[in-house]
This record gives sequence, structure tokens and C-alpha cells, in this order.
Amino acid sequence: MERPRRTMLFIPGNNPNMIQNAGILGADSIILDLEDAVSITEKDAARLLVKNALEDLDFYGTEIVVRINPLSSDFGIKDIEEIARVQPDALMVTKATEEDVQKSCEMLTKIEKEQGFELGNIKLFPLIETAYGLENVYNIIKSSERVIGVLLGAEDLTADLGVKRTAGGKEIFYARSKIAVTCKACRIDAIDTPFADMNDREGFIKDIFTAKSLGMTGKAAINPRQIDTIHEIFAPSEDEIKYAQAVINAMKEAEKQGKGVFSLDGKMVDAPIIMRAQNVLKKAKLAGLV
Ligand SMILES: CC(C)(COP(=O)(O)OP(=O)(O)OC[C@H]1O[C@@H](n2cnc3c(N)ncnc32)[C@H](O)[C@@H]1OP(=O)(O)O)[C@@H](O)C(=O)NCCC(=O)NCCSC(=O)C[C@@](O)(CC(=O)O)C(=O)O
Ligand SMILES: [Mg+2]
Repeated sequence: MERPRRTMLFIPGNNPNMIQNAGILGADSIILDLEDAVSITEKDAARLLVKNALEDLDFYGTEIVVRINPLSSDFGIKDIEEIARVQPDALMVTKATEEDVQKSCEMLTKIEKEQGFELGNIKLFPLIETAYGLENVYNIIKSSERVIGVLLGAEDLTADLGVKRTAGGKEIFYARSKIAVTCKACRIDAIDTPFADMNDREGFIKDIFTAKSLGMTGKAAINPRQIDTIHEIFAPSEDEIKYAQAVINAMKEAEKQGKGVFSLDGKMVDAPIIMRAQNVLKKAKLAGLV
């Protein structure tokens, strides 16, 4: 099923209060986190809590992704072993490499066979947050057919690069562009890093526009208050939708006359403009706007 993935809201996997409301917060996708938001001493309890939540709670159709611990740790292996059996929509692979994605995929296939689940149903979401991951993002995506999107993790990435994280974000310009272009080439989603300063609304809005302008298709959130703003900015505007509809209507007329290129309000319209209009309408439809 194709679904919008404008927001992916992180929820710490050890916080039952936040988890119980996850399905009504309005995010397109929820990431139940077993990695960095959970301390070492809480890892086992968080895994059990997330497993029970997946079994017992109604998320009202919201996509559920579980961020697992690194596969180099016992926690990561146990996370897949336990969580895959309660069928989340996807697992998020931290500091992803090709090997991690392949190994996760193999483990999922084994569990799906054991459980009699449909093969390939549980998807993978690599988190690109190292210099190695960024330079190998295409190969990481191609490591498994289960990969449906990539998330950029800017805090870890800039720590790995040894550069400062700034409000303007010039240090992640290359990462955003590279991930956006690679994901587009692979026809999967490119999700932007979360914005951490809850008090800097202006900076938050600028950050979303920058990510969108570079081709990212959605953004991670860390707080429910961030969801509506991200949705508004990632959704096509009313004017964009109106123009796209006008282009498609004009295209239909032009087709009748055997024309591949025509003008609308004095401006040339040809194949790329039509493709852009179709994309706008597809996004608007997924967001329930048309
Ligand atoms: C930021 C803050 C502490 C603020 O707390 P505050 O208390 O000020 O929030 P308030 O707004 O006052 O809360 C009002 C009401 O909303 C509820 N509520 C809040 N947040 C909610 C939520 N997320 N989900 C559901 N419900 C929520 C709350 O329970 C309350 O409910 P109630 O009491 O009933 O009224 C809190 O949001 C929070 O913990 N966020 C999640 C943080 C997290 O997961 N981080 C790890 C993932 S990022 C990461 O890892 C990126 C990366 O991978 C990338 C890289 O590399 O760059 C890396 O490595 O960094
Ligand atoms: Mg991280």
C-alpha cells in the first residue's frame, strides 16, 4: 500500500504513556525507539513494552517502525528476534551498512518462514548517520528489496564528520542532497533528520523548507507539536494543486489536438511540467487534499 510518509514521530520505547497515544497523534509514521532514547539498563524492558504494544494496541493504521539497536550488540539481534514476531511495518537499522541491511533481511526472512508470515512483508528503513553510510547509501538501499526509505541522522553524522551542527545546516547540505537524489533514483522515501530545538519555531520552519527544497520527502519529528507544521509544509499548497489541475486539463485538450507541447497562461507546458503536475496531484491525493 502506498501511503504518505511526511512525518515519522520518534517515541522512546520505554515510555508507555507516549506509546499508548501513538495512533491518535496524527503522524504518518511512528518510530518506536529501542536505540538511543533508551538507556542500556532499560533495553530489555523497552523491547518487551514495544512487543506488547504491537500485540495489544490499536494504532489506527499508522505505520509502525521499530528502531533496533546495532546488530553488533546482543540487543540488536534480540530486537529483531522478538519484534519481528509481532509484525511491525518496518525495522529501522541504525548507522546502517550494507552488511547490517543484508543481515536484518536474512533474519526477517527466517522468522517470516518460521511464523508462516508473508515473505518480505516487514520492511527496512536504513538510518544514514555515518560518513561511510552516506558515501554508500545507494548500495545500502540496494542490499535488500525490503528497503522503503532512508532517514538522515544529522546529529550522529556531524559527530562522525567532526563538524559542528548549526542552525543554518550548511554542514548537512551535501548529505541531504545525496540522500534525496539517491532515494529518488531508487523510488523510495527520503526522510529528513529531526529538529531538536522545540523553542525555535522560526528555525524549525526554515529547516523544513530547506529539506523540502533539496528533495527530501518527509521529516522526522520528536514531539507531537511538530507534526502539523511538517505536514503543512510538505503538502502541496492550494495554488500548486490548482495549477497542477489546470495543467492536466490543458494536457487532455492538447492531446485531443495531437499536441505534445502547448501553452497555459502564456507559459510553455511540455512533458516535465506535466510530470511535475502529476506528482503534485499524487501527493495531494495521498494527503487527502483532493
Ligand atoms: C523532546 C521531549 C523530551 C520534549 O519533552 P516535553 O515534556 O517538553 O514535551 P511536551 O511538549 O511538554 O509534551 C506534551 C505531551 O506530549 C507528549 N509527548 C512528547 N513527546 C512525545 C513523543 N515523541 N511522542 C508521543 N508523545 C509525546 C508528552 O508525554 C506530553 O503528554 P501529556 O503528559 O499527556 O500531556 C519529548 O518530546 C521526547 O522525549 N521526544 C522524543 C525524543 C526521542 O525519541 N529522541 C530520540 C530520537 S531522535 C534521534 O535519535 C535522532 C538521531 O538518530 C538522529 C541523528 O543522529 O541526528 C540521533 O542519533 O540523534
Ligand atoms: Mg542517531
